[in-house]
This record gives sequence, C-alpha cells and structure tokens, in this order.
Amino acid sequence: MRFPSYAFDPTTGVATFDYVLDGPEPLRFTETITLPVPPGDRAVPAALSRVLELLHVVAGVSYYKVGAPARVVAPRPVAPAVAGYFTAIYTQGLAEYAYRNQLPHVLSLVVEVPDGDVEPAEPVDNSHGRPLSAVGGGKDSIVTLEILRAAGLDPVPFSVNPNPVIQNVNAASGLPSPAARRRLDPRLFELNKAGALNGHIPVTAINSLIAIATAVWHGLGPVVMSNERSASDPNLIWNGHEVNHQWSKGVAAEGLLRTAVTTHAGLTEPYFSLLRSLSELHIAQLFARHTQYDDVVTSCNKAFKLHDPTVRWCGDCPKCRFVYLAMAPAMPRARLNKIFGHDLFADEAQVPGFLELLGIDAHKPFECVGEVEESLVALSMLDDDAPVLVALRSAVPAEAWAAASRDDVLTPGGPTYVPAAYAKILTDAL
Ligand SMILES: CC(=O)N[C@H]1[C@@H](OP(=O)(O)OP(=O)(O)OC[C@H]2O[C@@H](n3ccc(=O)[nH]c3=O)[C@H](O)[C@@H]2O)O[C@H](CO)[C@@H](O)[C@@H]1O[C@H](C)C(=O)N[C@@H](C)C(=O)N[C@@H](CCC(=O)O)C(=O)O
Ligand SMILES: Nc1ncnc2c1ncn2[C@@H]1O[C@H](COP(=O)(O)OP(=O)(O)OP(=O)(O)O)[C@@H](O)[C@H]1O
Repeated sequence: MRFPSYAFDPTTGVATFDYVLDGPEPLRFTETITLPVPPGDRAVPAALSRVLELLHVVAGVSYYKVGAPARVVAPRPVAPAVAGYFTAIYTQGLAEYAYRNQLPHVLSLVVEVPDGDVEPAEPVDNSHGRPLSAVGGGKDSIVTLEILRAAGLDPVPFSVNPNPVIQNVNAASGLPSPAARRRLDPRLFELNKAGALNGHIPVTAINSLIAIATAVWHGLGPVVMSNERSASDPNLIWNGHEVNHQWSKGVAAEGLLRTAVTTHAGLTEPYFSLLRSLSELHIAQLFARHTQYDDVVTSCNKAFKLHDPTVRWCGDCPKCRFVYLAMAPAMPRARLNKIFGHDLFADEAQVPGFLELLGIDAHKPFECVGEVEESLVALSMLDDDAPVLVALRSAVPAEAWAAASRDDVLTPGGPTYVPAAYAKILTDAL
C-alpha cells in the first residue's frame, strides 16, 4: 500500500488524501476531509500541515482493509516514535479485523518509512487555549463538555460528520459547534458490495486527528476526549495478541497519539481523555445530573451508521443493553425508559444479551461496552423485581458476585494523561 499524495486548500478547508493498493490491477482511492475554516485570515500553521501528514497515513486503514497487503510504505521519513504509531494503528487498531478475517500477518505488519532526514517540529505551546471537546452524541462526551463548561474553560464542542443525533446534542448544549466533514471514497462501498475483505477500523484515531487539526488551525487548546477506563481492556487474546474493539479509545493508543503529535507537529499538549480514570458506571452517574440532554443523547452505534442509521437507541444491541444497565441505578426507571424509548428490563428476550455482559458467555462482545465487573456492580445496585432483573440475579453464580467490588468500579483509577489543571477540575466535579 502506498500514499501517493495529499493536498490541502485553506480557502475551503478541503484536504484530499490519496491511496493506492498495488497489484495487477492497482486500486486507487481518495478520501476527502473538510475542516471548518476559521474566521478571518488565519494563516495555515506549520503544525497543521504536520498533523495532516499523520492523518493521511492513519485514515488509510479504511482502504488497507480491502486487501490486507503485506507491505505498507509511509509517504515520507518520520521519527521512530511516529513510525511506531503508524505500525500500532495498522496492527493493534486492525486486530479485530485481522481476527475476524483470520489474517494473522496483519498483526505482525511493520509500516515501512522511507530513509531521509526529518525536520524537527517547532514547539507550539497550546496548553492554555480553549479546549476543543469532541462530541459523539453519547453520554460520555456530554459529561466532559459539561465539566469543562462548569469549570469556566469555555469549551468548543466539535464533531466529525455530525448526524441528526450529534446536531441535536450540540443544539441542546446551546454552544456554537464547528464540524468537519469526512467523505470515504465511494469505491470502497462498491468493493464491499462485491465482497471485498471488510471489518472494523480504529475510527477514534481518525476522528482524533481531525479534531487536533481543527484545534491547531483555529488556535485552540488541547483536544479533550471522553474515553473511559474500560476502553483499554481487550476482548480476547488471539495468537498472543490482544484484540480490542475499542483499541483506539484505549490509554495505550492515547499515549502513542500524543507522542506522535508532539514529535511530528510540536504541540505541547495535544490531546487527552478527561474521563480516562472513570468507569462507564461512574460516567453514567455523572450523566444523570444533566436532564437537558434526555431527549437527544444516543449511544447506540446503529444510530451512527453511514447508511440506514436508526433514529436513536435500537433497544436491542449490546451497547443499548450496557448503557441501559449502567444508567439504571442512577435515575428513576421512568426517566430511563423515556431516554431509551424502550423498557429493556421488561423484555425477557433481552436476558441472553445481558448475561453476555455479565460474563456468563464466551467473551466481551465486540462493542463499546464496559467491563463485566461494571455490569455486575450495576445489577447489584438494583433491587426491584423487573422480570429481566429477576432472571439475571438467579443466573449469576455466587463467586461472580464476590469478585465484583462497588468500590473498585466507582473509585477513579488507572493511568491517565490528564494535565494537572484538568485533573483538578475533574476531581472537583466528582
Ligand atoms: C456505526 C458502526 O458501528 N459501524 C460499524 C459497522 O459498519 P456498518 O457497515 O454496519 O456501517 P457503517 O459505519 O455505515 O460503515 C459502512 C462501511 O464503511 C466502512 N467504514 C466506515 C467508517 C470508516 O471510517 N471507515 C470505513 O471503512 C465500514 O467498515 C463499513 O464497511 O461495522 C464495521 C465493521 O465491523 C465497523 O467498522 C463500523 O464501525 C464504524 C467505523 C464506526 O464508526 N464505529 C464506531 C461507532 C465504533 O465502533 N466505535 C468504537 C471505537 C472503536 C475505536 O477503536 O475507535 C466504540 O464505540 O467502541
Ligand atoms: N463523530 C464524532 N465526532 C467527534 N468526536 C467523536 C465522534 N464520535 C465519537 N467521538 C468521540 O470519540 C470518543 C469515543 O466515542 P464514543 O462513541 O465511545 O463516545 P460518546 O459518544 O461520547 O459516548 P458513548 O460511549 O455513550 O457512546 C468520545 O470521546 C467521543 O466524543
């Protein structure tokens, strides 16, 4: 796979990224990403071009997966830390794809980098600017936005391809919300229909670099994400490698991205997740304080499909079940059912799906769901006799209850990259 060129037009904000999969009949793709143009005559900072260079390679995963070539050759020399980040994106970021398609070579790929000097980046101290708060339409980013707002940091909500869900969440915040547009090459969908290799990609890495590019161009501060503690947990181990559906939301990916951006583009404080130390259950409790989003908040991934999305919660997928269970201890059932438009604890057909979340099945589903322990603790906090809850209580073995600690789940912990000033804001908000 090669990356022949990229171009950026500052008058329109349009960046075009070209890709080629070599072979007897080479496959060519172009992805278009349109950044919001800042007001006034803002020059293109050198750091923006550098971030776009990173994005060019990272966004290539969508096209790589069509053929899983044995070699990926980056377009220009980069520092070893940046090359390492590219390799992590194409291996760990594509681990679920490799596992599902049984392509072990993907996990041992090393992204090749041409020889040559790399001009060091000029340091850019962006640490004191207004934070750009990435909004994905779900509960987590709402919690972050409201913490930053309450602390007086004047956050800028930002989204990539805001669909009606995200637009409604941004409208409910009452804050002006710049957005970027991302258009995958339509050829990809034709190849998918024709049966090309397909699978999951590390989409958060792509959205994150688009957010960083926007923050740099608009003269803003760090990009603040809402990725939780459990995102770092793998779903399973395959051939000695961790397979994590949420890899690019995890803390290891966060560290690699920060280092790559600081090394290649010079930003001193590019990016961190404010909620990294919190469990999903804890975040759900913080979300319950904000009723103004009840009619719009949506975490169900089916609402974010590019084609035929649901309007809001589908009410019958692992993510709907997990978020329903996580929010249930934090609010009256009537409010919960109004948010979801479904009463999941009344529907006994949901029992097998809930059992999977409680660890009474093979492995954590390939979805954005929390740890088994979080589901067990949530269940232990519910004491009514809804039919699904009765069935679940009787199915959980005694040793599973014993291993689930409410203190562990509701006490912040684990490694984070949150800068000290923001860590204090988070602590004050808990
Ligand atoms: C919405 C969703 O969950 N989509 C996943 C689904 O794809 P599906 O075909 O059902 O629908 P579309 O998303 O509309 O995708 C159409 C095709 O386009 C490909 N594609 C999409 C976006 C992109 O950036 N690059 C692409 O190549 C896609 O592969 C389809 O062929 O199943 C796919 C296969 O498993 C998933 O890859 C789709 O996931 C989206 C990329 C997506 O946005 N998913 C997020 C909601 C998501 O899963 N977030 C994770 C975090 C993952 C991470 O590490 O960043 C989470 O919340 O846990
Ligand atoms: N379209 C998007 N534009 C910008 N940021 C996004 C977008 N989609 C997701 N994100 C960000 O990526 C991270 C992971 O997304 P994820 O879908 O897990 O979070 P969420 O929507 O905030 O909450 P939930 O887990 O409840 O769905 C979050 O920080 C989120 O804000």
